Amino acid sequence: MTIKRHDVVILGSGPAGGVVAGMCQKAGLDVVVVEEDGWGGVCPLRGCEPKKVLVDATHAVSRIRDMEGHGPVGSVSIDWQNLMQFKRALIDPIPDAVLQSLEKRGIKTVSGHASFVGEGQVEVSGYGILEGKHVVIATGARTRPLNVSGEELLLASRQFLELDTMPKSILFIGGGFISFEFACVAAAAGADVTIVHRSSRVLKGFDHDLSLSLIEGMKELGIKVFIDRPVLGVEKTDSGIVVTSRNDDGEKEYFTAELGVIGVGRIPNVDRLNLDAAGVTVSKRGVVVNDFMQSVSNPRVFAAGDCAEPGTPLTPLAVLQATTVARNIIDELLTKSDLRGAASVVFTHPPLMSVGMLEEEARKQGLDVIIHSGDAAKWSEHKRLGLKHAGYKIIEDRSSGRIVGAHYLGQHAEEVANIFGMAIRHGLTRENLMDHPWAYPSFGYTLRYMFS
Ligand SMILES: Cc1cc2nc3c(=O)[nH]c(=O)nc-3n(C[C@H](O)[C@H](O)[C@H](O)COP(=O)(O)OP(=O)(O)OC[C@H]3O[C@@H](n4cnc5c(N)ncnc54)[C@H](O)[C@@H]3O)c2cc1C
Ligand SMILES: NC(=O)c1ccc[n+]([C@@H]2O[C@H](COP(=O)([O-])OP(=O)(O)OC[C@H]3O[C@@H](n4cnc5c(N)ncnc54)[C@H](O)[C@@H]3O)[C@@H](O)[C@H]2O)c1
Repeated sequence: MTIKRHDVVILGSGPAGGVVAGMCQKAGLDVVVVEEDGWGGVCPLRGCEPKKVLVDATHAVSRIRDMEGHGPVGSVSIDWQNLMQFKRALIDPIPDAVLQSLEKRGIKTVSGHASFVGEGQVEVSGYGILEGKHVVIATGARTRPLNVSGEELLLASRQFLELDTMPKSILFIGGGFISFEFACVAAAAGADVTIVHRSSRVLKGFDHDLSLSLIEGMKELGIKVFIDRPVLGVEKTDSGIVVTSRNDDGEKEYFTAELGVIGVGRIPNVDRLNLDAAGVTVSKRGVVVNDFMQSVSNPRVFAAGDCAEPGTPLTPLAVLQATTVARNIIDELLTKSDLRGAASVVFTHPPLMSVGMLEEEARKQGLDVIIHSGDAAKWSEHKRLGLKHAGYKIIEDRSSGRIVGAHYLGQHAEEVANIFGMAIRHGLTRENLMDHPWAYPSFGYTLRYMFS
């Protein structure tokens, strides 16, 4: 079998693979990308983008409902078929556009499943063998299985994003990003929604008090949230599914719905890569890498994004890590991965964000901190919108005044997260933020309320 040699062989065309490809090609390297599913990866095809289409439409409806009695009259609702038609019109052309964009820039593309056959060699099904001076693993992640009987009756996030009709009732298993975001979408679209979560703490990584406040708000949207309910099994019924769980008292409890969706995390796509052939070490969280995003056991191999061990599986982190990989391939190991200031946002109604340390992390590290926290529902910004559940918790290092953590539930949380993320990454202090001439009225200006 002939072997085709390139400077860089990239497995996966998602945000991570795409960034490495673009930067390396620009630097004059000969690059090939292998993709086994849709060109562009999860974020634009089965994750952030289609999700946000549904979120934007359904939240618009929720926002109008919140403002009842503030001027708007008449009821609004979601035409699911129409929304899905719109989503498809936006998303379906993406794979072809990504493929054309890569090829136009002189990046070679190969469709098929890649797996290692040597230290720097991968075989692509139906194509042949590619050898790279460097091989970049950017294969992403997939839905974590629940490992209970009947789980094949549940849909994964990918299928939820393709639903032709919104069922009358829907049950989400897991208390993370996917369940919370999709629950708000489904409730605004008219479904009867339940979330069943195995432990007492939902939305791990977010501030607990703000998560509880979010749950209160979601209850008002009609969403039922059950905590401490591990799922024991799923069965089919005439009208859908029944999920068996166990409550605090050890008694069996049953939840019925027309449809069930699983959201219990994602696992890295590293198990079908034959990594032994390349001597690449992996853990449960993905490819084990050093600070340069280089495999600790095979220096020819780099990894970035959801399939790499460090960080949370989020697009900006995949992009940041991919940038590190590309710089290190081009300049030979100069750049370390620096994820400071990377925010997480869950696009619920309203959204919740977290950046930097949680209060408990700061205390565990023995930092002397000032906690600025309060109810943001009383701000005029939220009163105007009719939003009843909102809040913030900002963590300031007492001696330097620097912001080390910021958590906020409320309108435009994603943009407030960006401001605090920049403050944390660049070591800004409370005084710097208070001195800034924020536009008024704006949610940037609300930083002044948080510190006063
Ligand atoms: C429902 C959902 C919503 C999300 N919403 C957000 C959000 O709002 N914000 C956010 O920051 N993140 C969000 N994410 C996470 C985000 O999509 C991922 O973090 C991001 O896509 C990771 O990029 P990546 O390049 O590492 O992997 P991916 O995007 O997963 O791309 C990997 C690619 O590799 C391909 N591949 C895998 N194995 C092989 C192989 N052996 N050979 C060839 N190709 C292979 C796959 O087909 C895939 O196209 C969401 C995820 C989901 C599931
Ligand atoms: N807005 C965003 O940025 C966004 C949105 C959606 C997804 N994502 C990404 O996709 C990932 C996957 O989302 P997710 O909601 O599936 O995961 P998640 O990690 O956010 O939440 C999974 C939840 O399931 C629970 N869980 C794990 N194993 C379980 C089991 N066996 N039984 C019952 N519960 C179990 C966990 O305790 C956790 O609360 C996220 O971690 C995130 O990185 C991001």
